[in-house]
Amino acid sequence: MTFMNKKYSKKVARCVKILEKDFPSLCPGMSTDRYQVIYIGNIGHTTGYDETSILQLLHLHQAEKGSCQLALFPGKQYSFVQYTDEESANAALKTLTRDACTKEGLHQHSKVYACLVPSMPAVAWPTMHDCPPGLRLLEDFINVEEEHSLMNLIDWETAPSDSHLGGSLKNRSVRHFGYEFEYGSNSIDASCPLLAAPLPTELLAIMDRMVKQGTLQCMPDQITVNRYLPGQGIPAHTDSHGSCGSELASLSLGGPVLMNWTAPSRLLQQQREALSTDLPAADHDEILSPTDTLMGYNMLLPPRSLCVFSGEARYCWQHGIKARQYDVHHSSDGHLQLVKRQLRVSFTFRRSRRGPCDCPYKLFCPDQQSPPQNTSLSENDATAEVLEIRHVQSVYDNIAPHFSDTRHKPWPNVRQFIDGLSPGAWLLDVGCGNGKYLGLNASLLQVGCDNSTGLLSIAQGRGHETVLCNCLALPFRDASYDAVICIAVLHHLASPERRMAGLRELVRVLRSSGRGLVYVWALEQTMAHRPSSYLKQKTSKNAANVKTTEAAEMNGTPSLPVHENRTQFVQQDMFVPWKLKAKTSEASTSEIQQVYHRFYHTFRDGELEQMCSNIDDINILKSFYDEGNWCIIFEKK
Ligand SMILES: O=C(O)CCC(=O)C(=O)O
Ligand SMILES: [Fe+2]
Ligand SMILES: [Zn+2]
Repeated sequence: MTFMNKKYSKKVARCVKILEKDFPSLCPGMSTDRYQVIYIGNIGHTTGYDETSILQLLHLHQAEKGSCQLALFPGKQYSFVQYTDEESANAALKTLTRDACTKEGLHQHSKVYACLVPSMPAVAWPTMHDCPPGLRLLEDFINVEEEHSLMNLIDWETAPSDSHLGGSLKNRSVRHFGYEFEYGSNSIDASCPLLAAPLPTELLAIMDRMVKQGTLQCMPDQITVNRYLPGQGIPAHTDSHGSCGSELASLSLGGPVLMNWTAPSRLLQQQREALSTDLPAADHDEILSPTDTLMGYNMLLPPRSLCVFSGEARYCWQHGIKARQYDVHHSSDGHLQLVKRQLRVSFTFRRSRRGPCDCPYKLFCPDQQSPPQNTSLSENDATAEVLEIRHVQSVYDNIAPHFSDTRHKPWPNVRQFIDGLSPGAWLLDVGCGNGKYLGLNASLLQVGCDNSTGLLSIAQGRGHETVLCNCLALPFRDASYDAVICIAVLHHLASPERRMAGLRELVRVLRSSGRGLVYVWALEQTMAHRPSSYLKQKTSKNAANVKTTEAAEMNGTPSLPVHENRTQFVQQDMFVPWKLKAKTSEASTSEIQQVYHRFYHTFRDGELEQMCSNIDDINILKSFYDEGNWCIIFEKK
């Protein structure tokens, strides 16, 4: 027996021992053709795989066949996967199997040890999270015949005659009836009834049922139809307070999908207290990193179901569908289920309304907040944090590939700083994005960090060392780097205190005599009568030099003006739109663009220096203006 074989046998034996010890009744059989369950001895909760990656690994060979169930056990290194039939289970095992069956009945493939077992053991995981109040799912609201006829109601191949009636978005196709629903602001344009697209008569009976059964209080007068291909989704949003009524309903056809709800937990707690409801304290997953305050809830929407949003779920929570090929669903028996996406069509029913919203959720209501301040954002840290999550982190996640395509040229002054570092120096790039500054100087040891998984995975794909983290909590020891750069990051922090904390964090990880380079966007985009390159890229369409546009409607975050791209800034705190051009897909010629709002605080002349002067252990070596940015090079004392 070779060394490898010995090592392998040992591992197999250990996996079998664990199985026998934890599940004496599940001994792996030799004649296992009738088994539908695979035991995987070395992939589990403690081995660093997540639910999705395990399920995907196992699901590949029956990708078209529906679903399989995964059982993970807290603190264990193994897992079980149940298939719908013996054939699939055997095929799955074969895929995992490279070598012939060993005498223990275990198989090996790229260090995976697996075998068939007679049944799926029960799991005891902590219970599911609470459903947002006001959210209801009515299963089988329509029957199969109705589903079939509604599925065929819309001719998706023919582009609508007018873009107000719908078109293809980057992530899905839409059609509107009654009124247009505008996805930039998530609102109904009540001033513009769609005379060419009245509510389809085929839906009248179903809408009637909604009202007669008391599901909805008012007859809807607006319908949006969304069509999602596998892999498509809808960004998290709240349908606008002012333009839609207190109830929304979404009818699902086609494949099941996991809808995701999020809400800022602290603000929601405050809101609940303000309304002095007797609701129990929030018991939800923190879905993002530990510094985040968003909480989440997932619900699987089966075909023919009607999902009704009212109250808190309607006004305080955001809902969305992740753009992915598979959903991972926690079924009620504690197992995890991988659900392959199929074509899904949804009908969203809304009632239009006019005038400012008067909902009771004042902390979340854009129409019931104090008017936007023209100076700096509030010091309310929770608000700033939520703003950063929604209007920086999640925007970059959504636009990552597109954004990355526009960012390849390193700024010459940043390159010069990096080139000037001594060979062997440790460089940290805080907010590295797609990693365009990593690897410029091969003699350095360099690490990039960012809080956008989307951007970071691009940097990682380019072979850079990366860490996912928030720039306010860098996971590095004090004085561990010779140099840090932080390019175009601090202007995304939404309060003066947080910007200061971000700067202090850069200094903290820097060793004595180490150097830092910081770039932030300048309020002043014209220097010595010369417009910055940002202004120069101005297209002829927005020729006006100074312009404010409408305030973006926010949910749980303050309303801020939206900057018109390529124009002079008129105030420091604002949203800067990122327009994702929709691909003209299939036969459709009309396209709609998805607009994301990124939060920016542009810095005034002297502001960055002022911040540095608050930190005792640095000296400013150089302070300069570079193409619309304020920049500083400092040294730690
Ligand atoms: O597809 C869905 O069920 C939801 C669509 C939605 O949220 C919307 O159109 O506003
Ligand atoms: Fe919606
Ligand atoms: Zn409201």
